Amino acid sequence: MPETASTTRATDALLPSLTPLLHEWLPRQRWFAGKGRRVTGFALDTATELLPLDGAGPGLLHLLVRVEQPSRPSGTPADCYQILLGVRSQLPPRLAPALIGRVRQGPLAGRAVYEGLRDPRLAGLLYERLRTPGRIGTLRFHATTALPGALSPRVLDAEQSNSSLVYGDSYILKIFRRVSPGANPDLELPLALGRAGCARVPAPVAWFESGAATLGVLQPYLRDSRDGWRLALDALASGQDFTRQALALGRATAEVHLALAEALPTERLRRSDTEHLASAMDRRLHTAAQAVPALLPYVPGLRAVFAAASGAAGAGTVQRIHGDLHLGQTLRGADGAWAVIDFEGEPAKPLDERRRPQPTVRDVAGMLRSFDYAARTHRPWNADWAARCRAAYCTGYAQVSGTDPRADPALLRAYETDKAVYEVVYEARHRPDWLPVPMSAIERLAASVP
Ligand SMILES: Nc1ncnc2c1ncn2[C@@H]1O[C@H](COP(=O)(O)OP(=O)(O)O)[C@@H](O)[C@H]1O
Ligand SMILES: O=P(O)(O)O[C@H]1O[C@H](CO)[C@@H](O[C@H]2O[C@H](CO)[C@@H](O)[C@H](O)[C@H]2O)[C@H](O)[C@H]1O
Repeated sequence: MPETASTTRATDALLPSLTPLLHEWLPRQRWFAGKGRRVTGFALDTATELLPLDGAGPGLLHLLVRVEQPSRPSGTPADCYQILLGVRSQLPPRLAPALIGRVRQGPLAGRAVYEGLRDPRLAGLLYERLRTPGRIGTLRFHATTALPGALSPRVLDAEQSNSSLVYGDSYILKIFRRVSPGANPDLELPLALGRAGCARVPAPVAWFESGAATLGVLQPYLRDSRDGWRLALDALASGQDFTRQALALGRATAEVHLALAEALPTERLRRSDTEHLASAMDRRLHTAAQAVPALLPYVPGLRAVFAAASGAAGAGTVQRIHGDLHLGQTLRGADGAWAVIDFEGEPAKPLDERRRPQPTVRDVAGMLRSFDYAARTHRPWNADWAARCRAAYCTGYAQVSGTDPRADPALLRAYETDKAVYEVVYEARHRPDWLPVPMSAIERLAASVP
């Protein structure tokens, strides 16, 4: 795909005309991370015409846009979002729900601007670009294998931090929404695991990037699978045991950890490092309590949990981990085998922090929290169900890794607490109705160290 002068047009004239539409639309998106902070403007990093805007048919405009929000924590750079805009003179009725607005002025005056990914023709074009690696404007497309043509696209309507398209039930393309310079772990880790022959993770077959930022990853779509969260809720609703699945999930997690430790560098963990980990948890708690004052009464108890872990582990290693492991990040195939997806880490954390080696117990703690979440969202609350799943998961993990996460209870509890604090902030921001779920864990954990 040759780079042509027409693929990236002078952008100065475009942004002012799109600004009123973005102002209205962007903060309402599920994946917009700056909710609750006033947006004062936008700055364009790149604009690329993936399909010309002045042709007879629809145009496709790829944007990387910086969002100006003066109330951001000081010293943090403005968030940059990936946006794909369809542009048409007439919007067919079937695309009406995708309309963002009509442009009032500038080079696109009078045209309808809409969510490009919702237009099968434009989503198909993106897949074609991935099939034929090369450059267009600042965008670079890569593929590891020959991909079949003409697969019909559909948008996945999941509650997501990003956006995904499924092509012909064969591949799934994840479009990262908030992008930062540096390899996204959701490309880096599955690629490394694929090369290491780990069958637990669908290996990327194509991706695209701009500068140092990963923008999207195409992977095989596991069509007959169901995610662990749905399966757990179904089991709870029908009073079924879930320990067999939890044990298998523990084994799968350990397999992924072992493969990551083989494929990527590991480091020794010293006593002083665990002190450092505990003080980092303290700092995160402090920031979280400022954002969600409901945490304030529990701060002394939670700090005691972190203090108990400080210096607890004398030895051990840190390595690359999943970073945001929960039941919704697991898929169980028709054959009963578990796969793990979404290695992006916690979306709110800076990329370099998410790419740092960490104790594997952090992922284990994430999954333990998830069993608690499932049991808490079910009525009546079934504490035994969660306790049995948590024990089975740790047993499965120990069977494969040779290390039982319960062997260092202070460290495991500290990571579980750290995760619950993260969840409080996540829920307050994205799903306030769910706040009582992590708050119940906060209450329990804050009282756990005498
Ligand atoms: N390889 C896959 N096969 C089948 N479904 C998938 C696959 N990858 C993701 N999904 C589905 O897409 C949803 C969102 O994917 P995920 O990577 O978790 O995105 P996000 O980072 O936006 O949360 C998942 O919950 C899962 O249902
Ligand atoms: O899947 P994402 O990468 O978008 O992760 C974020 O959203 C998750 C919710 O969708 C959130 O997970 C929390 O809720 C889950 C139930 O919906 C539960 O299973 C998890 O244990 C709980 O943490 C995740 O924390 C957040 O980063």
